[in-house]
Amino acid sequence: MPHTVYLSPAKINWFLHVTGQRDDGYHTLETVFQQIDWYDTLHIQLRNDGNIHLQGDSCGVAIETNLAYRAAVALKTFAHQHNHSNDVLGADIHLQKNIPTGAGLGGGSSNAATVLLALNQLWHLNFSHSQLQSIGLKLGADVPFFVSEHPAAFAQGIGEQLSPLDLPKREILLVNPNVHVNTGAVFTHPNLPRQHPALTTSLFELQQQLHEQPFQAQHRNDLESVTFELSPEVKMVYNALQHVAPTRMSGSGSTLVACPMSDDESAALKAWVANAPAHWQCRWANTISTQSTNGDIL
Ligand SMILES: C[C@@](CO)(OP(=O)(O)O)[C@H](O)COP(=O)(O)OP(=O)(O)OC[C@H]1O[C@@H](n2ccc(N)nc2=O)[C@H](O)[C@@H]1O
Ligand SMILES: Nc1ncnc2c1ncn2[C@@H]1O[C@H](COP(=O)(O)OP(=O)(O)O)[C@@H](O)[C@H]1O
Repeated sequence: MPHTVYLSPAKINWFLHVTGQRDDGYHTLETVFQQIDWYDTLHIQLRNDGNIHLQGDSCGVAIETNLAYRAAVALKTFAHQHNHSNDVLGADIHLQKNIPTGAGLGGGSSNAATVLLALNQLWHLNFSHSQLQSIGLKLGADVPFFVSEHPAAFAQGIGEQLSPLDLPKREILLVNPNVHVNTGAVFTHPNLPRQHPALTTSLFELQQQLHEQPFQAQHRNDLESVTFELSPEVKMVYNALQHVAPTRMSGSGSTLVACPMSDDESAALKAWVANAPAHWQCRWANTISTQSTNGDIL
């Protein structure tokens, strides 16, 4: 059977405010996501024996725990519960990882979303984006954003209340000191600030502000202080980078995002990269501004 190739993009968070905590322990956020042109690749082929197999890069977890595998199983279960298909729902999934894991770039959530979008199509299920988003939310808080296929969005709730934004393409530098951050450990830390007041700007104003300067002084990443405490090397990278260009951590870390706003800052960052320690992974990327490639067939 022919296989189809899907790209699964990473994201960054331009800011992330922790506005409170729900009774179930999950934190409410206000954040802006934008996809970037750094991709994992998934090869998917239908199987006619009804089994789901995952091969390729393991991401350091058992196959049954891998978000790509769990997404396929969750979709199949949902389809059977809703009597949506009497077909044999099977697939071979081959995952090639390029996005670092535990880096605040949402790679696992993106893989889950890509599998949901791809198998919804290949299995002819025709579930809506909103149905796929509710299946995805149980797998990870960032999954609904990737399922939405909007390249940028303002998110509230735990990340599932999404308002699309039109943000420009920008060149950014991502620096990752090869540190794996455990998102759960950051959110459960006693020192996490949890009471950021909700934004009062309209979506239109927010979009205008982010067009002018994506790292607005009045915005923060509230997870930075705890991640810096847990992983001092992430703080070292931040301290070094922020002298050169506006810099903020993405998600729960460990990746720092620097966004040069002039040719001088761009040149200074390039010189900085040339002298950075070898184990600090530096990568230039572009934010995605128009149509997402998540779920696109190559
Ligand atoms: C922080 C963010 C920002 O985009 O991204 P990453 O840094 O992971 O990329 C996300 O909110 C992360 O979403 P995701 O990575 O899907 O986290 P999940 O697997 O859902 O949650 C891991 C654990 O973190 C805690 N958690 C997560 C999200 C949230 N809004 N409140 C929480 O308290 C919960 O303890 C949960 O068990
Ligand atoms: N397909 C996958 N890709 C990446 N990580 C995965 C995947 N499946 C499960 N995981 C687990 O989820 C954790 C967080 O994954 P990832 O999405 O890369 O990081 P982050 O939440 O920081 O953006 C990883 O440490 C890994 O243990």
